[in-house]
Amino acid sequence: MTSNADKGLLIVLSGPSGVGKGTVCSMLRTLAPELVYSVSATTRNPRVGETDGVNYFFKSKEQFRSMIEKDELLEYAEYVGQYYGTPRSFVADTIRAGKDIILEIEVQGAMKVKQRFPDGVFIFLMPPSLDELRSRIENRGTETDESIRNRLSVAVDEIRLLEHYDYAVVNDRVESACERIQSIITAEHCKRERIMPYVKSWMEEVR
Ligand SMILES: Nc1nc2c(ncn2[C@@H]2O[C@H](COP(=O)(O)OP(=O)(O)O)[C@@H](O)[C@H]2O)c(=O)[nH]1
Ligand SMILES: Nc1ncnc2c1ncn2[C@@H]1O[C@H](COP(=O)(O)OP(=O)(O)O)[C@@H](O)[C@H]1O
Repeated sequence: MTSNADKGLLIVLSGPSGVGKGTVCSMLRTLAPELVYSVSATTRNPRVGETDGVNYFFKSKEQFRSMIEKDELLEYAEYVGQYYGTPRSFVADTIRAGKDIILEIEVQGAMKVKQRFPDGVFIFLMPPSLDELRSRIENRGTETDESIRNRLSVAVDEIRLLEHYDYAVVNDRVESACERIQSIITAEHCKRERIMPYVKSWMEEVR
């Protein structure tokens, strides 16, 4: 029989555009190679250096709609005029296999996941300041001026939803942010150990 303690953690990482979600996840891949990452579907165009099936599954609007109709997405949301969604089966298979999975998704989608998976671990990555956020998006050099403006105005609304997350992690230094996320994951595993079947059987014996 399996219990929740045998399942992997479903970890949601959100944060405004340019805060460093991608950079932090990329360092975590090296520091914590056991973590699995969900690859989302999106209708936005690939950036230079992005690969289909690795960074995202790049889809047309029609293809994305068909995924919605076939109920293939665990959640989806519109962000700055484009659709983004999490393929359902990969997430379910990963947690069932006892592995921890990270979903790097925006706030509306995160809240939908929270309704379905209240046991998930919800982490919000914060910039050290709004000025720093602006310069990170600008310096990344991937967005038009209009896209930067849209992303920054959405950022303020996103930060308002911080209270719905379990943890806020400031991305001051990438290494420090990764360490904090790893500590959260370790702590969440310890929390779940309390409900492991062998602990229950010990309690029965003591009684
Ligand atoms: N709801 C939802 N949001 C996603 C998904 N995949 C990515 N996102 C979010 O969509 C937003 C835009 O992502 P992207 O276009 O890569 O821009 P970036 O955040 O500036 O790097 C970010 O907040 C991502 O976390 C998904 O499957 N579902
Ligand atoms: N801790 C940090 N300090 C300084 N620059 C950072 C830090 N984390 C990320 N960056 C830079 O900020 C920019 C945005 O990071 P990125 O990972 O693309 O953000 P996101 O995925 O949240 O949109 C990139 O140019 C990245 O190199």
